[in-house]
Amino acid sequence: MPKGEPFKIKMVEPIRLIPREDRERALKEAHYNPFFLRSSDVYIDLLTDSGTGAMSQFQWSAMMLGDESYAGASSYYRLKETVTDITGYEYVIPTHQGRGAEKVAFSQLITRPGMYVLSNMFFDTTRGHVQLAGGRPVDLLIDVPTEEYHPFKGNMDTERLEQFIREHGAENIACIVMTVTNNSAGGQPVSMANIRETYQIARKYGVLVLFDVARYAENCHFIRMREEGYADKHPIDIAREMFSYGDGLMMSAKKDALVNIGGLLAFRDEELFTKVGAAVVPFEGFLTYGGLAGRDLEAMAVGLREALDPDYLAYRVGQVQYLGEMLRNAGIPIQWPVGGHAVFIDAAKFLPHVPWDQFPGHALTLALYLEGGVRTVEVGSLMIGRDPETGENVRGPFEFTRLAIPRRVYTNLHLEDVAETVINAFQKREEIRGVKFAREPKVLRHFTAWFDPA
Ligand SMILES: CC1=C(O)/C(=C\N=C(/Cc2ccccc2)C(=O)O)C(COP(=O)(O)O)=CN1
Repeated sequence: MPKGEPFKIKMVEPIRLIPREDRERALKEAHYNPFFLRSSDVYIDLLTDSGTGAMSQFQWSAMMLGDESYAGASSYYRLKETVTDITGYEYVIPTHQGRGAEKVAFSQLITRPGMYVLSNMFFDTTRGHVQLAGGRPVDLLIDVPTEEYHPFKGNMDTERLEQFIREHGAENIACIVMTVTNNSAGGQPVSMANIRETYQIARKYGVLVLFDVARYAENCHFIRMREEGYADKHPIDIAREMFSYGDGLMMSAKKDALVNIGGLLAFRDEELFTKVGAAVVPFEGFLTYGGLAGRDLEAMAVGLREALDPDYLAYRVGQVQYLGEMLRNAGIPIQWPVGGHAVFIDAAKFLPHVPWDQFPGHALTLALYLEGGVRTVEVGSLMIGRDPETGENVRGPFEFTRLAIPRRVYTNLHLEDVAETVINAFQKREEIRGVKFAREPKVLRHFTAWFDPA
């Protein structure tokens, strides 16, 4: 098996590490929030794997065929055919990105305030859109300690799921959202058995199951690698089985469709499509373009298939494991095993002297940028936000600093620079201080908050 990536590079974009004093100035000007850093001041950008991947020559050339008709574009039908082939869902609607799909879906499925939406774990924008639609998000993740091994840490706790439905009544539950892979739990995969069992429970009580499939191809890779009976299956066949255990999907195409912008809604039956589709025209645009250009639909149709290639998946997930192993071998506390798109550093263990409400996961993002120009993001109590009733900060189940690896962008030498940066910061960890708010927005505060050192 060759060690090299399954592609060669045809176009390059220069990057550089600016001097430390410039990094200190840049961070101050960014109000100590990595989201406000200029990309030109960042050496290696691990803020997100969303929309930051490289497209292939096949995607770029397909874009030349973009049909920019307002309605019924041929680009739409090429996308629809691909989505139906992979998922078995006949009814397909593009959206401008994942949260566009979320806003449309929850605005129609949450029919009265206070309805519950259950999930193995919501990503923050999905949680935000449930709340904005007047719903109550409930995470039902299985409970496995960060350092303990479990092949599918993203699984739904199906016992608690059935108990919740019996307790609160199916009529008070708008739907179940199965997030694959489970980003907020550390990019951790969900097993086919768990997906099947969740759907069986949902059918038993007549509750809808929608997938959140931002990283479904990576989930299929983990099923192929770790679950009995799937080693010889092609990822597309695993995907087809997975989608048979659901009623529809929302997708941020910016991940496992390998595009820089785009989202998807798709449903098995026409009634659900019509119900949710009612909100697409006012919120996103006509049903066959959903806020995207025809050329975007072309790139998405190609990217959806490329992301299911076994050699690509082995390389992509292998890169994340490579970084994880370097850090673990250096004694850095990380979530183990490593997920499919990022390494999650356990910042509570990295910085035990920083209280949870001074956001250690965020404090570490600042230290990593200062140390080596690496941009990362907090996934912890800062992201979770405040209790809508009490207004108090909610303490999350973990305090992570996420190092998300863009697809087909960085080489393993870049990841060795990242590992060196983390290890250097670890040696100086006593000097790292927590943060406090200088300005705190009401919703999804971590994107635009200003901070000061605590
Ligand atoms: C599982 C899942 C996601 O991970 C997701 C977006 N993730 C993102 C995008 C993001 C979010 C917060 C800070 C920085 C970047 C990620 O960095 O992880 C969305 C929304 O999709 P959207 O961004 O296209 O609207 C829906 N579901």
